[in-house]
Amino acid sequence: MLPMTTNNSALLATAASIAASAVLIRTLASDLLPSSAEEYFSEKIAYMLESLSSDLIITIEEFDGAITNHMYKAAESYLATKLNKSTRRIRINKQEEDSDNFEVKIDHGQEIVDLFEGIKFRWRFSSKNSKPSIQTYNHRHMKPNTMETKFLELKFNKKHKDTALKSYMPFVLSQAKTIKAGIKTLKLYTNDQYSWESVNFHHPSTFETMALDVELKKEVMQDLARFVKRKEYYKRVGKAWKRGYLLYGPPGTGKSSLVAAMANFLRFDIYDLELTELKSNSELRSLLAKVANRSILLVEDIDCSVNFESRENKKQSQNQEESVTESDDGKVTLSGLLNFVDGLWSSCGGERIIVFTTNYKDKLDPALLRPGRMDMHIHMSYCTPTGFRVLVSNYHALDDHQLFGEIEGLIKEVDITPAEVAEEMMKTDDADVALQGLLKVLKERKNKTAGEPKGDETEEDENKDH
Ligand SMILES: Nc1ncnc2c1ncn2[C@@H]1O[C@H](COP(=O)(O)OP(=O)(O)OP(=O)(O)O)[C@@H](O)[C@H]1O
Ligand SMILES: [Mg+2]
Repeated sequence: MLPMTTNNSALLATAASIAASAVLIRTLASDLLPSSAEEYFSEKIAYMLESLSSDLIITIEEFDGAITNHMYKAAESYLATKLNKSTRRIRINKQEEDSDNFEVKIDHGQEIVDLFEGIKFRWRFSSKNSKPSIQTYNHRHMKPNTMETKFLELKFNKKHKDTALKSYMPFVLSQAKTIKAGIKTLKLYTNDQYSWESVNFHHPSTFETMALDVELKKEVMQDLARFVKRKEYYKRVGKAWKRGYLLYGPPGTGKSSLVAAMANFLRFDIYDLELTELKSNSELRSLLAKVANRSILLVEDIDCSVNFESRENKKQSQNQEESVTESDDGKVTLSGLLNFVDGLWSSCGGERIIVFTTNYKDKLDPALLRPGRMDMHIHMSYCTPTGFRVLVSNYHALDDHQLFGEIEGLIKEVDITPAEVAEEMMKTDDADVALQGLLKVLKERKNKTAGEPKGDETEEDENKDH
């Protein structure tokens, strides 16, 4: 703000009188002058007034020609979080009929003041009429049709231009990205031979509700969080920004649930790739090319869905193994898929995750298990005492019970999947009855399997590599 000196008062008086004259000239002009001349003079006068001010104004239009201006969209969602007591007009918009989310937008004419690093930034939503590039006429009034162009005006003191452009704008963009990720409705894409179809994805599974070993859960979450932050790293080493997870374990141990939890955690869409739908590499290539950024490419039950090269075949082509994409019968192989992905995605720069699931790790193509192919191998085990506690807390909001000791003892001894435990927990709302039911199942299983060697449990640590 300028201090009030006599000089400045004079300056203000001049500005006021220019403004008054501007109004007069405008009134006269609209009567006497053709509209283009009127626009010309009012622009000149506005320019004169602005040149007296210490403000800088940035205009951000909604569209650049026919192309969306993402800065406008970002500022719009950022400013919707800046409503305060003096906000008078907002708009509400709900696109999905059965969702609980709605969008809040600031209405036309509304001003928002935002403080950033101690600097006042004044935003105003506005619009102007402009002529479309293809001229059309409104025949009733014999006037050319005009188009409403929405824009945002950002006003601040000139001396903060650098902060505005180098810090504030990037800040608005990054805030908008976070907001968007928070309200984004996730999609689940499935494929036929040629294309992806999507439905909204509302899977309740989260890391919190997953019955998983605490350490493993932490490890997976940290791995994901680190991956999404490493854009610059992948760029520097010239690799596609992708990470691969191989989930293996018996049916009902939560492989699909973990993928859903990952998607919910990262707010990524899922592309559930059904390889058996595909007849050729070119179909695979075209589908992979359509997988968007910030997504999980999921291939379930990989032991069933693809034919691997025979060992013979592999021996012959050992040196070119990396380039082999089809097995003898023309079906795609997973190594081939990974090669495709590297080639296709390394040029697009966005972050993507690949998850393969299988019930039988031993049946997999050894090429796929080589270090570096899938970054993390995650063993999904039978239910553990910790997993059991998570499930009871999910279904009955219970963190202790007299039967816990006996149940946990049995869970250590017999193989029961989290899915089976979940099923017992869901049978009734009465926690006592549900736990009794689970205890019965465990006892029966123990009697049945008495004497049989126990299979799956011990491999967990030796098979988990990164
Ligand atoms: N680890 C787990 N934590 C929480 N819930 C689980 C877990 N494992 C299984 N469940 C429950 O069991 C159901 C089936 O699990 P899910 O489909 O994730 O298993 P899966 O390992 O993918 O099985 P499949 O190999 O048959 O595909 C889930 O809907 C979930 O309710
Ligand atoms: Mg599954």
